[in-house]
Amino acid sequence: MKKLLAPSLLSADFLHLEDQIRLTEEAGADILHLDIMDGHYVPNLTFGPPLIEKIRQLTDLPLDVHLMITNPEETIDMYIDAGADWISVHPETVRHLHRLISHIKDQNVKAGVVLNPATPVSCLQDILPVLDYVLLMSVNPGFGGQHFIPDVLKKVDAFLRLREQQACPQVKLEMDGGINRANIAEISKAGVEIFVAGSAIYHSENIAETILFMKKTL
Ligand SMILES: O=C(CO)[C@H](O)[C@H](O)COP(=O)(O)O
Repeated sequence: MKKLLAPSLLSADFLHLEDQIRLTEEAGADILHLDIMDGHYVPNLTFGPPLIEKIRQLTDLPLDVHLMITNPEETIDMYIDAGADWISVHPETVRHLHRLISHIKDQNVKAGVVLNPATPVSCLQDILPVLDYVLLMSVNPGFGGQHFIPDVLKKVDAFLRLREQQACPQVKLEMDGGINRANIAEISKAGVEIFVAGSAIYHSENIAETILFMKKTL
């Protein structure tokens, strides 16, 4: 598949969000990654459906909404109604994972499951065929600007084996956390297909040039 770059707005300048989103789209980003944190599941707070709705009006890029919240079943429809194109949830936050994934997909939104660095790939065993994507966290969730955890690359192998065994090539592999100009080529070579990067893009001197560089390197 064509590899995709998904800049994470977590590290963007929130006072100039409109400019930064336009710049991101013009530079050729494939997806916009939105990190939703509730201060409970992770020790940080970001934003919610009202801002997603505004972003939806601003760009045609697919909106990839990563929910780092407790009880996502209770509020999932707010994210769908706000215009999310993709929604991923952490399995440990959900009571009935299969039901929630089915609900998301029934609304024509792509559904994904997120694994933290310490969550094994084996937990995907009985849910993989119904997913659109799996997001492997390469940092512990909650903050941008952390260091990439290299051991997570072993999970890429485990995921690719499981996907092959279960014959579900349609389930895409995304990685998020600590991805930068220096390590993106190695991560791509390992088999990752969708790359989330926040601080490496939005804290760089030239956002457009960094996006172009990363896309060229995939
Ligand atoms: O989900 C996240 C943190 O929970 C962020 O998307 C992720 O960490 C990206 O930021 P950076 O590229 O700066 O690591």
